Amino acid sequence: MSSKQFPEVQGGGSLIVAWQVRNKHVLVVGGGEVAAGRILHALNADAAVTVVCPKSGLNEEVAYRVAQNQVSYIDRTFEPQDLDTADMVLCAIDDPEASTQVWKLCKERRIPSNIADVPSECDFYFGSMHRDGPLQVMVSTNGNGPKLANIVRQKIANALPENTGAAIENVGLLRKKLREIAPDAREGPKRMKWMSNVCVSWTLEDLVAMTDKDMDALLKHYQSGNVPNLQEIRETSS
Ligand SMILES: C[C@@]1(CC(=O)O)c2cc3[nH]c(cc4nc(cc5[nH]c(cc(n2)[C@H]1CCC(=O)O)[C@@](C)(CC(=O)O)[C@@H]5CCC(=O)O)C(CC(=O)O)=C4CCC(=O)O)c(CCC(=O)O)c3CC(=O)O
Ligand SMILES: NC(=O)C1=CN([C@@H]2O[C@H](COP(=O)(O)OP(=O)(O)OC[C@H]3O[C@@H](n4cnc5c(N)ncnc54)[C@H](O)[C@@H]3O)[C@@H](O)[C@H]2O)C=CC1
Repeated sequence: MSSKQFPEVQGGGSLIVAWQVRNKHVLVVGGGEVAAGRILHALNADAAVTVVCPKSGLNEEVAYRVAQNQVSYIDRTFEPQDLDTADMVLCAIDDPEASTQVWKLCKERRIPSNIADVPSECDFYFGSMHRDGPLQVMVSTNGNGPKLANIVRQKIANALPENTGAAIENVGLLRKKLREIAPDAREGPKRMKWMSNVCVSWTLEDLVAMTDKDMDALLKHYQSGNVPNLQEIRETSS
């Protein structure tokens, strides 16, 4: 059997996934600048965040999150019992010995963890993140050049049309409505083909401009399999 038609394996990468941490317990150890970044990433993913760090070590941003009750807070240095309820641990402290202790305890308990600054003590790395509504683009250099990850991310973000996030939001609404009018699992292939055709044939601008009324008018064409554009829809429905 020829292997030519299959992609070649390129080891040495990371498994990049969109990890769902909504309402899961994320423990952040430390309250400095790096911790502040970790906290924001976790809150943006709707996690239930707990920060453990002596009050004197909190930077302005972390102190603000604590004061706003955006995070639960433990005012002392890390203790092993802090791991009892943790689903994930993000450690960003300036004490290498304490860091390594956190890592070892996490491994004993099989809790996925990231120890900032110590790649060998990370189940996963952070990356440079571009966010636009529901869109997230993460750049990783797999430990080779974090600052370059930042530069590449900015280049990618600058190359994207400004309203990409808004277009994706509207596509999300349309997909939801489509599943309501065609809920049958057996319609999967037809639903997916039609939805793909909408995304391919509509411009980003028209996807952004699409109103609730336009969506309902467009969905009337689903049964036939046709995908008229925004102008055609507005002409026929007016
Ligand atoms: C392995 C990894 C583990 C992890 O932390 O998850 C890691 C490790 C280390 N970073 C170090 C240094 C710096 N890190 C940054 C910045 C970021 N670092 C991030 C991720 C990662 N950093 C993971 C790999 C990601 C990848 O390879 O793509 C980013 C992308 C995401 C984030 O942290 O949120 C964020 C940019 C976000 C943004 O701005 O968009 C800067 C620049 C700055 O601060 O401006 C510097 C100084 C300049 C430089 O070194 O490039 C050192 C110390 C080296 C030393 O002592 O010399 C180590 C340890 C080591 O390399 O051994
Ligand atoms: N993305 C990355 O990987 C990067 C990593 N770093 C590294 O990350 C670490 C943290 O950096 P910063 O936030 O800038 O440091 P920082 O000095 O601002 O903050 C360290 C924090 O850790 C707290 N802390 C120390 N020991 C603790 C303990 N046992 N339990 C709980 N809290 C404790 C301190 O009170 C302070 O809030 C450093 O090792 C730094 O070199 C720095 C830049 C980028």
